[in-house]
Amino acid sequence: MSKKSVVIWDGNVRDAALSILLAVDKNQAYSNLLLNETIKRHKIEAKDRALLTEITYGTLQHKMTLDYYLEPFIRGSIDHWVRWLLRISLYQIHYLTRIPPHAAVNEAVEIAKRRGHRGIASMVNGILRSVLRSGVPSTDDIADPIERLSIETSHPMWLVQRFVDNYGLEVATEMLHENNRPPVQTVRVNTTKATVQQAIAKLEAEGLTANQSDVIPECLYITNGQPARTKAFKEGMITIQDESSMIPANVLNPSPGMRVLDMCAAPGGKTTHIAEIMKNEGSILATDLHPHKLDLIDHNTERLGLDIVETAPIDGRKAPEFLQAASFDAILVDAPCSGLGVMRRKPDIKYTKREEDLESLQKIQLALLDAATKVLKTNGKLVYSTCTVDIQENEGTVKAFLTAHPEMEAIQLESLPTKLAEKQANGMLQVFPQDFGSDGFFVAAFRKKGESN
Ligand SMILES: C[S@@+](CC[C@H](N)C(=O)[O-])C[C@H]1O[C@@H](n2cnc3c(N)ncnc32)[C@H](O)[C@@H]1O
Repeated sequence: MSKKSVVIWDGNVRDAALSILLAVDKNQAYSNLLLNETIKRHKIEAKDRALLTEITYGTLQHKMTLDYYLEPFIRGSIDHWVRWLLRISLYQIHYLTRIPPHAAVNEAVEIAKRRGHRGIASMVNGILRSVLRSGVPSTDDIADPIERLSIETSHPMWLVQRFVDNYGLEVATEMLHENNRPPVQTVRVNTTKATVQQAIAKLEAEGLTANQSDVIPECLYITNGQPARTKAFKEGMITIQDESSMIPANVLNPSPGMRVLDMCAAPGGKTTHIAEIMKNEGSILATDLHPHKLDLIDHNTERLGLDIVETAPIDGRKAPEFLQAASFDAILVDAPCSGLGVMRRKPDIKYTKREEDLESLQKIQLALLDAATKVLKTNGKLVYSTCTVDIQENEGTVKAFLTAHPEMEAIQLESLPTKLAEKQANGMLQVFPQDFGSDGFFVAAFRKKGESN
């Protein structure tokens, strides 16, 4: 995050939302990081926190739709900040039923006066009152179905087209709408420290509402409260993690005592899960390209009381230069990817990602998998995962990998809860955000064949 992105807080939720959105736009700051940092820095209380989060994410998530709605009412050019002010105001008017429209307009006018002058305030007032009188324009007139979906769900055309080409109109449409819904907050129970029931009891005693998932047993849905502030978190009983991110370690499912490599490990969400599944017995080498990120893994293992993890700064593509050949029983390659499965949490991805950014990713993914096979033992298991929803990076990478590596075979994804197991096909599992309300995610598993195979 840029150092310049510090948001002032004077108790005005809309003004803070505007500052965050302007900084995200200008400094390429990540909305989730800046929002969390603002909430933490100013110790913003629960009620304001909820509204600030809703307005910031909601406006960003619906940006293109809001622009379409505003366009007929804007004459000439307007300042950048005024456009964002109109967006956050129309977001409240159009999407939030509990805020009376006149209150949203009045707030906008006050902000316009403070940040600009009376002339701007009067223009903002005029535009918003015209929208209220006339209603927003219908999208029915947009003839091209891809363009209509793009405007209605606020995703760029290339992305809508890519999703439709990959998965068909129906699945793509569901996903595009799901991306605009707020994500569920989930945590993973550290089963080396507590049972699921003990963790629920501890969180509830601290005033949170926690319910066990019916997809992954160690996953809890938190519907009220901030788990990162709890004693349960500080004492290492839980980790904050999306439910889909809990799939790869379950698929890898290493036994206690094994030697495991987590090749793209930082910040360690999956490394620590693997250690928990191994009951903290055996050894895990957690590597990442970026040395500064390894500290995050160390902090997490320390907090969780997991001492079988060792970290090292290694470019996974060069792993065979640093690590002994055929020395790991199991390897996870949680590869760098386009992240198209996590747009609910990081809506800025929709607008900053370009299609050409995706092209180089498969090459890196294949190089990582290629290196992993060299340090994997015969009969060892290799798991490949991404947090994206894209055929080229997921099934495409798997296909190219298997073609280049006849010594590897795709295997059934074992030890998965039934709901997930029945969705797998040919050793691969693509989870869409609309499937369980978790992130879009992909997992594939392989085995290194023995000499006789
Ligand atoms: C999807 S994230 C990993 C998330 C992590 N597995 C977790 O669960 O917390 C991908 C990681 O790959 C790392 N990375 C990117 N290129 C790499 C490379 N060539 N070798 C090793 N790590 C790499 C990035 O620094 C990033 O931390």
